[in-house]
Amino acid sequence: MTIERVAIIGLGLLGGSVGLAIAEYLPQVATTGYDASPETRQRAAERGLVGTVHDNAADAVADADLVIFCVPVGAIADVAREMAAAIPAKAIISDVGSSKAAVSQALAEALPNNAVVPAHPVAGTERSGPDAGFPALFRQRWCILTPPEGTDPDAIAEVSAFWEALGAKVELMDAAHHDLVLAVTSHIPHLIAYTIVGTASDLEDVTRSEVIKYSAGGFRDFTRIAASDPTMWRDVFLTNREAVLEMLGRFTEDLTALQRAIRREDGQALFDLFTRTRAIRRSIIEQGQDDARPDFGRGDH
Ligand SMILES: NC(=O)C1=CN([C@@H]2O[C@H](COP(=O)(O)OP(=O)(O)OC[C@H]3O[C@@H](n4cnc5c(N)ncnc54)[C@H](O)[C@@H]3O)[C@@H](O)[C@H]2O)C=CC1
Ligand SMILES: O=C(O)C(=O)Cc1ccc(O)cc1
Repeated sequence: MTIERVAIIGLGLLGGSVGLAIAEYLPQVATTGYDASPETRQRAAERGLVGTVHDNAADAVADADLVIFCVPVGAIADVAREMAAAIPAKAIISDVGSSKAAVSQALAEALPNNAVVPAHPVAGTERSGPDAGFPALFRQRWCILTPPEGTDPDAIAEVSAFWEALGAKVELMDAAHHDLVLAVTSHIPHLIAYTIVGTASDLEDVTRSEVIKYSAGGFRDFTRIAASDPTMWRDVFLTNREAVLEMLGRFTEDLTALQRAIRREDGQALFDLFTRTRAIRRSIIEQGQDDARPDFGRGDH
């Protein structure tokens, strides 16, 4: 890897974790950072999320070999356009956005003279902001790269080596395919969590207080996911609209089939589905992909 200077734009959970991970696993690499929020810039400096926090974006990217946009996906196009003049032509451009087709296209259009290697580290938590990041976030997690056709292979190799150095397992994928897969594995699960917690909160007062009191059941797990950042998730659904709607159509059909099985007291249909889904959980755990990472320094969350 020849990257010596990384500029991180957006110093929340992802940007902060990238900065801390570089300090831990690539200590020879210098980091600069910028965030639109002055409070976040101050907190980022206090926590040492990057080597230098700049008060304007142009200074942060001035000499970067790699610029990583770690802002909500809906903001990436504007940020990239605003910074285009200040970004050196040698810099590789990347991001960490949860949806990829719209972001990849926006980055390529905003920065036509740079190599663009969009990335999605499939690693995160429900927390956000400059206090949420930790250096081990990416360890043994997938990082999916979606470089547009014709991207310089050296740039792809550099970004792959960078994420591997932070502990991630790297895979290349077409951006549209990424969006379809992540719609079902990440985006719709979040939508379901937001819905069920919203439904519970719309119940009348007495029932709602009981929901909170007895939330040790499945509901509690949903509340963790439904506590995720509203701006980030609004942007994910608006930028991955088509894939989410496609997968949501399938999900709704399956939910209706379950509804019918319950109404018809078709216990066999319920039992068969629950048996299949239990096997999926087991295979995820066998592949070491469950989220129980007690030894990975997740801190207090
Ligand atoms: N939260 C998660 O678990 C994961 C998030 N992602 C992606 O990472 C990106 C960042 O998400 P988080 O770090 O979780 O959010 P966050 O809310 O913790 O951090 C985002 C930061 O971007 C800053 N920001 C917003 N607009 C800006 C602008 N125009 N210029 C400069 N800074 C700006 C905000 O002030 C904030 O500090 C998103 O694109 C998200 O889809 C990817 C994987 C996991
Ligand atoms: O906290 C959780 O359960 C997550 O699902 C974290 C997450 C959120 C968004 C991503 O694009 C990737 C990972």
